[in-house]
Amino acid sequence: MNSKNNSAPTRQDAEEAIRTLIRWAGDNPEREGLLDTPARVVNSYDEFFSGYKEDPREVLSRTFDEVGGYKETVLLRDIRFESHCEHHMVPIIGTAHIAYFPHSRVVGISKLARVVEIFAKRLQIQERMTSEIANVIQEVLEPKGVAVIIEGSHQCMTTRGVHNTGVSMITSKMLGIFRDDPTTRNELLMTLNRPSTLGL
Ligand SMILES: Nc1nc2c(ncn2[C@@H]2O[C@H](COP(=O)(O)OP(=O)(O)OP(=O)(O)O)[C@@H](O)[C@H]2O)c(=O)[nH]1
Ligand SMILES: [Zn+2]
Repeated sequence: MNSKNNSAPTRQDAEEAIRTLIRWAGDNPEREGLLDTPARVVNSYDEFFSGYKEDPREVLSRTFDEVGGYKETVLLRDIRFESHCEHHMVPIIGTAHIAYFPHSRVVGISKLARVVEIFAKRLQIQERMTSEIANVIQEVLEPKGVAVIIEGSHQCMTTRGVHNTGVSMITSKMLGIFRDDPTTRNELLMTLNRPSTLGL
């Protein structure tokens, strides 16, 4: 790879690439309605792929240990995420459920949602995103177990290709006690499937 390929593209390079794609699609990037589009698309990419700039380990590093002896599953369910598939760069939209069984320390629950967001805001396949979330929680918090279950709708299957609507993909990664102890795993799955008492 030459040095040009190694250096990060400038914003101008990125906007030029969008102008090329507009031309490739058959339109004129110089017409009035499209003049600001390259800048808007690059701003959107900044948002869609902001996860490359963030470190999930840092997010998880702030923990609390005054938990009154709580040693049961903590489950955060229905965390909505928006990602992009690495094959077609179109949205994957879904929900993630994260459970962990604390060893001694617990983490602020918003941090679990932030970890989902960091991995979602990268180019992904759902299997890897599921594993990455589970593995980083296991690595940083060292709990007795972690479970990550994700349901996603892949626009590369709905708006193009097979045009198959109403299909969702479900992936799960169980580590530690959730993998090894059927009782703990079954309790988790029962809690996960219980209707919300908050009407959510
Ligand atoms: N396993 C997995 N596959 C995915 C995910 N997101 C998209 N895909 C699939 O990735 C595959 C890429 O297949 P290719 O044959 O290389 O690409 P393609 O010709 O555009 O395929 P079609 O989508 O079938 O038109 C497709 O089958 C997609 O449905 C994901 O998160 N996990
Ligand atoms: Zn895809």
